Amino acid sequence: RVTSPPGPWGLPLIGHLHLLARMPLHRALQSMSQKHGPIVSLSLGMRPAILISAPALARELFTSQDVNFPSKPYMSVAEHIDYNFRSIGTAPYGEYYSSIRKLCLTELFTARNIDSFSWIRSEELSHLLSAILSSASHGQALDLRKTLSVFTFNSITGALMSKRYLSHEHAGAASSKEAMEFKNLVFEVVHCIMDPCLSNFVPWYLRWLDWKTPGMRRLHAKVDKFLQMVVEEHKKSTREHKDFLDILLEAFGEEEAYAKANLLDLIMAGTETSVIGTEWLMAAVIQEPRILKKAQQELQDAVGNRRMVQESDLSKLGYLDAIIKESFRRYPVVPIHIRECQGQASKLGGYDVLKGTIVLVNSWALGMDPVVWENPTQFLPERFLASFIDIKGQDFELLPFGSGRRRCPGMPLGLRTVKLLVANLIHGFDWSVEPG
Ligand code: HEM
Repeated sequence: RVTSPPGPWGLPLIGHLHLLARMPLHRALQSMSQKHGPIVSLSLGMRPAILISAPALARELFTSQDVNFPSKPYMSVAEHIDYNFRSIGTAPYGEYYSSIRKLCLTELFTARNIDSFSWIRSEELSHLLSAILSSASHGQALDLRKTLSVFTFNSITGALMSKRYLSHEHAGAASSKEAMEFKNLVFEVVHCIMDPCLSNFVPWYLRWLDWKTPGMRRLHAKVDKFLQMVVEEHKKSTREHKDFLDILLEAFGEEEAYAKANLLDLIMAGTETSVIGTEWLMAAVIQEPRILKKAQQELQDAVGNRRMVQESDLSKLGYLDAIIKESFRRYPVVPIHIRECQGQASKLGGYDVLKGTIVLVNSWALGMDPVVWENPTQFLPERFLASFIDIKGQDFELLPFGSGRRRCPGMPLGLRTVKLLVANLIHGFDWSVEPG
């Protein structure tokens, strides 16, 4: 007999989707776990799912049970836009996935690789600070998200494919027709990922009913045409140093779809995450003058007031580290982690989990759990000054980069980027929120 976790009554066909459409998903899921407990049975359309909202269960999932939950569930975007599950973020766990992850970890995300692109970040930082200074000197409000996007997009495309696409002149407007096209295509793909679609919630034999599939295929054709142009350009290039796209093309030879899939995935995964993390942190700190002043004092002591903060300064900024952890606790960029059960006889929290069940980990709820965190709604970086809790995936009450074999491989680059940006924004300027 199969024992399943408790859960609310669902409707035929749609299951509990109607309960999840109302508010931000992580809040809707939190109110379910407050009602039914730390492990809850759900139906996402016609697909069985389990929701987890307690650190002990997250630990079980990502350690002893990780082997049974190594992949993400089916997503229509991954099939129709992301080159039929060929990218690191969408590939099912197995030989190919392990090889592309290893390539990323050894050729892109080592400390040495990340240091080797510091000149790109430094140039982008100068552009960013000049753009902010220009807005400030004209007394104009600043759209921080757009300004930061220029930094992260150019830093990532610089490292991956030796190209700078965007300019600050018109708050994130692209500097050429080609750049504008690329930016819009990436934006459209991200939009598709966020947009729920029928195929993700039905068994495979009903996916043909999804009316969004033809639109996805058309978008894929446009994205592919653009990326193929980038690949052709790369093959002709006489540059001396190799970038990551060269490494991908060497690794996959004629099978260029694999290189294009991973290029697209890394650009999407690496751009908006750092922007949103920085933006939420700045929004939180601007509301707390005490914290802003304390961070500014730390920067003044470590860097002085005659230059911008450099990457070599970052290790001296302990209070800033605490602010970053607190911001990731309170405002995780990716509030839900998703897996699918692939083991035949898996268990979580003593309950049976059938093959094909989707598992949702509410990372946002873990960071807001009053059993673990004192005054969880308060933004209080000091809680991390005397604590050993870290954000690298081993402390299950705080998982901003996920955990287990699918945890974020770009964490060292993401953390470096957020810290560099935040340090310079706090050090270089006084901030306030525009009324209204
Ligand atoms: C502050 C910045 C970032 C945050 C908060 C973040 C967070 C995350 C999270 C939560 C996951 C899912 C982990 C899981 O399900 O266990 C993830 C996956 C991933 N991230 Fe990041 N990330 C950041 C920056 C980056 C950067 C800079 C890159 C690369 C340029 C990157 C590449 C990836 C990739 C490729 C995956 C998929 C891994 C897989 O499925 O095996 N991330 N990230």
